Amino acid sequence: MIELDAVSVAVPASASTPAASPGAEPASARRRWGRADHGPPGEITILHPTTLSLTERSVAVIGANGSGKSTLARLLNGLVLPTRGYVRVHGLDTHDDGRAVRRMVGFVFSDAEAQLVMPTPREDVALSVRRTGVERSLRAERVEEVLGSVGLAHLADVSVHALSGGQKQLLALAGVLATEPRVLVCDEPTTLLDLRWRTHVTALLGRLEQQVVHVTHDLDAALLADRVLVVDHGRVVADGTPETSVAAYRDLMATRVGTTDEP
Ligand SMILES: Nc1ncnc2c1ncn2[C@@H]1O[C@H](COP(=O)(O)OP(=O)(O)OP(=O)(O)O)[C@@H](O)[C@H]1O
Repeated sequence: MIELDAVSVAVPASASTPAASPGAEPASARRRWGRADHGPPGEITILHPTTLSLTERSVAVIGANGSGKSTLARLLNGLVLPTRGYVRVHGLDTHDDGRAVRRMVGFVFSDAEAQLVMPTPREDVALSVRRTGVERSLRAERVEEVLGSVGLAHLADVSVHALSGGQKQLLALAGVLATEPRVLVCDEPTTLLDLRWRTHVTALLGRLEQQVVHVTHDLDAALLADRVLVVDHGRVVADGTPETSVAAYRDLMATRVGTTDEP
């Protein structure tokens, strides 16, 4: 269960470049401004007050570029801290219990390469397994099991550089699954993949037992979720069944064709 209680995220106006590192400014802003109801002048709100309770096994988040989807996703494991309000995952606050939340919430990024640090898939997953405290004698078996669960057992000992983009994304997912998260947040994990791999990774996410929050531009993938949120200009503007939310998003985008406005 994920709860957002009147959560907003603001950054100093001077930090309002898309290239700025998400997370750093909201965190420091939080330390400086605390949980006051009113922030200082000169701030830009990138997520307006949002209250949500996410209990469904799969939740998709869709929206235009720059609408605030990644900000919302990063709030869920404490990569971004709320400027105001609270985020709780299974009762733990991302601000006060950050380490425990990060252990519980796995995060998969679009760029798998950024998550892969070891020379081979086996070593990469082993690194994650070591972090979970699995007994030494059981680790090799666990690594095999995790690689098998994403269909990469046959590539366990090849160079990571030899993997295709889709295989790298599976390996990044395996590395996160090896840490046994209760919740998985995936921020556009299929954006860099072709249709075949996109379908494969999406199907795999659909089979996981964990709660999955999937940020995506792939409306076919969103239609497979239990619940879909549409984010626009830093607000959740639609929240419902996949069919109603995707239709609302299509209507919204139809009004924007030919424009390039950003929040
Ligand atoms: N740390 C930050 N400092 C300043 N501005 C930020 C920061 N993080 C995000 N933003 C801004 O907030 C807005 C929302 O960004 P976010 O990355 O959440 O959008 P998004 O919906 O995930 O976009 P995309 O689909 O293009 O990945 C953007 O205008 C972005 O430039």
